[in-house]
Amino acid sequence: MAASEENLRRALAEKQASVDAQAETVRALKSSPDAHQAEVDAAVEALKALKVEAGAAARRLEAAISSNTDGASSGSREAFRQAVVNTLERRLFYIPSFKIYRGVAGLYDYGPPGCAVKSNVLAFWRQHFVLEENMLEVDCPCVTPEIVLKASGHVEKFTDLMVKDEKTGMCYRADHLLKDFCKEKLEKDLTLSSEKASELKHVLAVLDDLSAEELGAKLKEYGITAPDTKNLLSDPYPFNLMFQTSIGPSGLSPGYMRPETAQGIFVNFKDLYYYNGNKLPFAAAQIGQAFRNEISPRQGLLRVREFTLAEIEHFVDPNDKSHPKFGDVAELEFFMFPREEQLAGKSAQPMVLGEAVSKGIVNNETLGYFIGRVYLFLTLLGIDKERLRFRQHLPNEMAHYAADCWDAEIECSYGWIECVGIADRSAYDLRAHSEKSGVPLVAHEKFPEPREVEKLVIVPSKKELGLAFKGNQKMVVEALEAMSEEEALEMKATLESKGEMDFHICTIGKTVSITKKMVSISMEKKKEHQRVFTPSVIEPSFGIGRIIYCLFEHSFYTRPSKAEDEQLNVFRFPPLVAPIKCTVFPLIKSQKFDDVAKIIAKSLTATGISHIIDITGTSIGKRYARTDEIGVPLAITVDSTTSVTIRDRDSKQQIRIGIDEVASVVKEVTDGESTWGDVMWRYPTHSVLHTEDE
Ligand SMILES: Nc1ncnc2c1ncn2[C@@H]1O[C@H](COP(=O)(O)OP(=O)(O)OP(=O)(O)O)[C@@H](O)[C@H]1O
Repeated sequence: MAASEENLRRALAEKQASVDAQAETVRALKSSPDAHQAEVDAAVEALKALKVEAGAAARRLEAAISSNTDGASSGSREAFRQAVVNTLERRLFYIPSFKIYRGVAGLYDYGPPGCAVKSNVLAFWRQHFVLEENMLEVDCPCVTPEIVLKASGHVEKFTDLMVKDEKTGMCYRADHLLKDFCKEKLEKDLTLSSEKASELKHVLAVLDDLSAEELGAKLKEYGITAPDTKNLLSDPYPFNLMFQTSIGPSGLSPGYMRPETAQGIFVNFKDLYYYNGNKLPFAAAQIGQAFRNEISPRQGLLRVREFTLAEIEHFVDPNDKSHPKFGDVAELEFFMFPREEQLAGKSAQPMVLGEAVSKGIVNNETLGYFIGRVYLFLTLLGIDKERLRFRQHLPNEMAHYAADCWDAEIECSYGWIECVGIADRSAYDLRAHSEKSGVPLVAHEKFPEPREVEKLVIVPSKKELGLAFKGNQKMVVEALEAMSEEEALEMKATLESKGEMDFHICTIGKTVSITKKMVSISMEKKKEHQRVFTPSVIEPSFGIGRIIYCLFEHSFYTRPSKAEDEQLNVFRFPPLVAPIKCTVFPLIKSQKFDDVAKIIAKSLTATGISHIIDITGTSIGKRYARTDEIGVPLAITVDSTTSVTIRDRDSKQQIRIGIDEVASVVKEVTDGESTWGDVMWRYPTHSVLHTEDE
């Protein structure tokens, strides 16, 4: 990371801390009966001024990051990444899978500390989401029959465009090659004219919209060849990312390894709804492996072929997307990057979540609630809030049926990475499975009295649409059926007055002309005892490996050792995620101290605290360094038979306490009931402690 960037980050963190402190003062004054109104007003004004300063600091940092495209800066990012990755691989956080057979791209094993971090992250996920919201957790198979993934659209559409090296057969993602080319030209080619630069920027902006033909034409126009050999490339063609298999020995029942866990929840909707007492809203959750045969896996844990997903499907009445607990998160303020700001070329700004929802920037309260909960989850894990933003999808990134989508993006040495997708997918998934399976996946609202209701009925004429749109008929039918009441009524009025109307269909990226003969839209009166509807789905989807990798980068730092030219690596994991909570070192090899260490270990086990005993007898400084490198928060040195020292990883401060108090103090700190500062305050130390180079 560039030094100036680091300074700007620090400045921003300081400003943010002042904002938090002032907000606290305002809250205290507002709730104090003795405070004068003038005093409150002055504090509010001061808070506003601090927020403006924090906003300016954020903009300066953002500008520095986006202008950091020179070799030196990307070089230092590369060096930082190398230091992190070397440490992770050396200490077995993760290991390339099947390494002794030279490995397979995109497959990784978690080693002992990596497994522990992952299981801590997942345990916290369960506590923060499943427990807090009384979600219904399920565990479905990875092998999925074809019909399910046909209904969800994955068989037809879960593709990336691929090109092949014409001589070696090596495969590449066509859009990645074009993206890398444009970015490199923009960053490094100083002779680039302003027209060419804006053309390349335009290509980057529309990259997701390009068809295979358009992408192929661009690759040819720019003379892009295979990166490894410079050989010519084939034309792009779609490659389905799912691993295909067959279920059973006959080979007659095709299946796939699931590319996401969500479908398992959708197909169980009917039973889960019943289990929940036929009540909405409710959420189901699932943690499990997902498989994507990525064309060119890269960036370590960030793009792999098998990974852990943790997904929530929150089912809600489409007419009422309010959330009873929205107030709990409404005052949170963090970096948000709405669509309009992106299109205007601006940067992410801190926004109060409640305002983003009330101004309609975030589509609804439930979506906003989950954005807030995801923010809390990530920052409590240890993700730096200055390098976390919520970016709204641009229209071309969103499926036609989605009401709104936001990605939690975390900045690491590879740039901004999507780690959690939070989408309001409307009723699409349940409708698709209802249609394919013939089982209605619907909810009911019983009326106390029968009601006369006006119902919107949209009936697309498949025959007319087939004649007009041939292969695209199904997409047009789906898009017409998915219209909101407002859109349908507007179409009805236009068709009645003009006979035809332009209609944009995102799935095929085209605007088509709809005529009166192609669809009938009417409002019909009926007596109803209940309302039957397909619930909307709000889906937060967490890529656990991506979150963990970003957490590794955000937690890593180096500090000088006493030995010249040597830097010691430290992961400053919060105790919540630290793979092991404490280490126990007998100061010297001695039976007496070993026995004390065993007594302490026993009490730690009884208290449920993970720990290791290090009896290697190397210097205490080396043993501290070794556990700092895997992020262990506390180290206990046994140097007497009655008391021990406990050393805090980050401050390197120590306290001395009695042996029988160790387990309770370690538990207090690692459970987050007390901070290290609280403990230091309680155990002022006058006796001899250990120096780092002992
Ligand atoms: N190949 C992968 N390796 C690791 N994690 C992944 C991979 N693909 C997706 N994820 C994670 O799964 C989450 C949900 O998947 P989703 O389908 O929304 O991703 P996506 O939009 O296809 O991701 P991308 O555009 O980066 O390929 C993502 O937010 C990400 O954290």
